[in-house]
Formats: sequence, structure tokens, C-alpha cells
Amino acid sequence: MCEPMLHGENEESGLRHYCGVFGAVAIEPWPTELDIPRIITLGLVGLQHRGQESAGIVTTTGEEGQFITKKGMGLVEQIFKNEDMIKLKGNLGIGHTRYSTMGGSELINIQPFVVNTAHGKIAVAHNGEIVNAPALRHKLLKSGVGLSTDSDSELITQFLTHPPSCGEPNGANWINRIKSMMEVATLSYALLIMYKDVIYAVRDPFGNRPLSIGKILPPSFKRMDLVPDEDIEGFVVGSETCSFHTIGAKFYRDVLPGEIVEISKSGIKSCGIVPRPNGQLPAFCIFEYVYFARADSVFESQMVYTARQRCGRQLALEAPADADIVSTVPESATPSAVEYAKTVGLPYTEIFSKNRYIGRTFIQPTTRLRQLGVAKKFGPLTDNFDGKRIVLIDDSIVRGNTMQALVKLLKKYGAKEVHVRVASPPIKYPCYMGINIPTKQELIANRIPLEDLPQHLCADSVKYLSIEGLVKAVQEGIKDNGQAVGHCTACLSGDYPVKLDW
Ligand SMILES: O=P(O)(O)OC[C@H]1O[C@H](OP(=O)(O)OP(=O)(O)O)[C@H](O)[C@@H]1O
Ligand SMILES: NC(=O)CC[C@H](N)C(=O)O
Ligand code: SF4
Ligand SMILES: [Mg+2]
Repeated sequence: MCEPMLHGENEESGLRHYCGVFGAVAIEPWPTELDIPRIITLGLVGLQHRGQESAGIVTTTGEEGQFITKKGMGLVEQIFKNEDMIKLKGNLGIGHTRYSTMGGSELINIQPFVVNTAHGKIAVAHNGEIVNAPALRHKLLKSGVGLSTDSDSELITQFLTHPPSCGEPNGANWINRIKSMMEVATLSYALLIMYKDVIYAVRDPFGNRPLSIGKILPPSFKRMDLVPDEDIEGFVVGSETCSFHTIGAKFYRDVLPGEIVEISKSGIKSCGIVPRPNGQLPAFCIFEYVYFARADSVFESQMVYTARQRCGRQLALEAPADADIVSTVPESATPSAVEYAKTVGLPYTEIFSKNRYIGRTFIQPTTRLRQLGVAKKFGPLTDNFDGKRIVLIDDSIVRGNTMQALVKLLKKYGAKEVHVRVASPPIKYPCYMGINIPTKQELIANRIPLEDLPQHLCADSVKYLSIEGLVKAVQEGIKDNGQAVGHCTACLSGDYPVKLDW
């Protein structure tokens, strides 16, 4: 007998809370004919999966002091209307779509943050979480700077208004200001900083959060790689390259860990790299590959879809199962499931139809509906699995709500056996770098011993990918270009990129 749902009241699933940043700059001549506000809006729509609480856009013509801002709660499409597109007209701009990690989900914390400095306005968009924010906040307040929110992103913004300790004999030196900020805050951020006519794109020295640059091409181009440089219409920079497709931009390169890149109407210029303390390895969030990112995004020269396929292959090698079919928990587990099936030589068969429109808003109206739990997001394709032994692949198990509900559903509708295989290791530790992982007690890996998990999930067996297997599967596809490679696995291993002494 499998156990009753322990978390029937809590229908949340998965890991939550990461943000998307997106910026665009038109190349000369200015005023541009490019529709910068629409490009940024579409870019943010492409990043909507990274944050759905609120969004904001700040644009400028590039003249001193002229920043135009529009912010709102909700989805990108609900916030930015036609009339905003007219108001936001400009030559460059940055945008943000938010899941809050520090500072509540309310109007005052919506990004980009805009502040006046002694040299004019800056606008800042941030994905990540400043791990030593409490200490930095204390330092800043003690120095007499007032803060109007609890947001760590406002904190960074205020740090940038300070001249660096080496002084500024020739006026504001933004590169030195950014470097000074990076030295006191080493984790975690992908940042876009807009000042006058440039955008600085910055990744923390560990490269924990992703950030890539693309080129805007003429709509008539036939093959991306054949567009000559002189035909490029502008540049974009964003959290994921999937946001480039929507606007006809081509991926150019990643911002490197610790790098500051200046993007202006005349091109892209690297302004240096802030090194990691003690020569440590980078710590790019491995969960971007496992679950967060869209499958069509490219990180570290490889497509997320392909990395997920390799996780599926590795899982098949580590944890094969005796069964009739292999299937997926849609949607992010699908590449792993397809490859698992291929590797073990079993047919890949779809067994669920997922209703993407059941969001949190519709959840919990009555006890009866609540008891249906996560399962009401999925419809069983019964003809495909009746009487069969199924290997069911998911990319991750967090609270176990999804898996328990789905295995029960499959058994109810005639599955003979269900063998659960997970294409990432058990999640056991909190994340301090911008991902809201449930409390230790909520994580199923801390609540139920592995040997009791099949019974708890109603399954016939349960196996996870190993940490070594995941790291191998992800790193195998990264081309050697002389750059150091390293990934954060802290929520799986407890091994944090920086010592937790704050
Ligand atoms: O153990 P739980 O807490 O239930 O969470 C785990 C599930 O949550 C995520 O899926 P999600 O439904 O968020 O979306 P997806 O379509 O991207 O897979 C993840 O892919 C797992 O399926
Ligand atoms: N998820 C994120 O990256 C959030 C960024 C920032 N910490 C905020 O709460 O606004
Ligand atoms: S702890 Fe986990 S979720 Fe957080 S950055 Fe590291 S790998 Fe990503
Ligand atoms: Mg899922």
C-alpha cells in the first residue's frame, strides 16, 4: 500500500525563483529605426519562464538624464501595451522579469532599479541573489546611505553610486566601480547596468547565473552565419539565448564568469575579468541544465536539450530497469526520457497530456479539487500504457508531489508496474544563490529514506542519477576553449562555491 499524500494542501512543485534580464542596443546611426521597446518586450516574453511575478523596462535615447520607465505586476504581455511602446521609444534599454528572492513581490521591488548618481542616472537589472547581502546592507547603512527596499538588487545599485577606493580623477569610472562592487559581492549575479548610451553586461566571478550576447540581424537574412558584420542592426544581451530567436537575433557569445562587457552603438568590448578568490573553479548553476532553462537555449557552447539527452543516457547506464516502455513527466524531462529509452532499447511512449494552463491561481478552490493534487495538471493517455510496465523519467524530484500523484494516476488507470528514474540526484540542501528551494523538511530526499521512497511514491522502484554522472553528462558536451569549467552542485552535494560565514 502506498502512503497517503502528506502534502495535499501544498500543491507547489519544482524549484522556483529565478529571474530573466534582457537588454538591447541599436547600432549607429541614432535615432534608430529599430523598435527597441518591442525588441525588449519580446525578449522578456522569451524569458517569461524565468519569472512571472512582475516585469519592468527602462529605455533611453542615450542622452544624459533621459530614462523612461514602465513597470508592473504580472506577465510581460499584461504589463506592456501599445501606448507604452510609444512612450518607451529609445536607442537602447534593459528589462527584467522577476521571481522575488529578497524583498517581497511588490511594486517597489520591481526591476530595473533606477537611481541618480553624481554623474547621472543608472538602471540596473539583476538575476541572482547576493549571498552576503546582510553584511553589505549593514555596511552601506552604516556609511550613511539610505535604502528604500529590502531588495539585494537595490543594494548592488547603491554600491555602484560610490566612487571606487582608488578614486576617480577623470570623472566617473564605471568599470572600476563595477569591479569594486564585484570584489565585495562575489555571488551571485548576471547584471545589466545602463548608463547614458551604454549597457554593461556583468557576470559574477563564479559565473553562477547565465548571460549571453547576440546580434540583431536584418529580417531578410537566409542563413545566420552568412550575415556580414556591416548588416548587423544591433546587439542584445539576455539570460538565455532562447530569447534571441523570437526577435531574429543570433547568438554571439557568453559573457564569461567575472567578465564586464560594454555594449554600445559601436560594438561589443570586453572590459576585463574579475578573478575568483583563490583561483577556484567557476560555479555555473547545474540546475539551469537540469530544469530551469528552456531546452532550446545554449550555454557554454552546448544546447540545453542535448545536455538533458546526455543525462538520460547516463541515467540509463547507471539505473536500467526491466520494463515494456519508457516515458516522461512532461515537459522538461522529455529529452532525458527519449535518450534513456534509446540507450536501454525500449520504446519511448507518451503517457500524459499536460495542461499548461492550470496555474496556481486555479488551485485550491475546494477540498475535493485540492485532493486531486498535482494530478489535475495531467491527463493519462490510457491506451498507451494499460497493462504495461513503465519506466517513468522526471528531471528532478523536489517535494515529490508530482511523482506521487502521477504514479498513483498511472496505477489507477491500469499500469502494471511503474519504475521511477530521476535524471538528477536527490536535492538535499538549500540554495543561497537565487533559487528558492523548499525548506529541508519539505524536500522529499530529507524526509523519506531512499529505501522507503518506492512505497511512499507508490512505485515499484526509484533510482536517481549520481552527482558524478550528472556533472559528467553536462561537462562532456562543453568544447575545450581554454576556459576553466566548473558547476555549482551545492543543493545536491552541500558543497557551496563560497564558505557560508555570513
Ligand atoms: O517534486 P515536486 O516538488 O513535485 O517537483 C518536481 C517537478 O517540478 C518540475 O516540473 P514543473 O511542473 O515545474 O514543469 P515542467 O513542465 O518544466 O517539467 C520538475 O520538472 C518536476 O517534474
Ligand atoms: N530570482 C532572482 O534572480 C531575483 C533577483 C533579486 N534577488 C530579486 O529578488 O529581485
Ligand atoms: S545550489 Fe543548486 S540551484 Fe542553487 S545555484 Fe547551486 S546548483 Fe543551482
Ligand atoms: Mg516537470
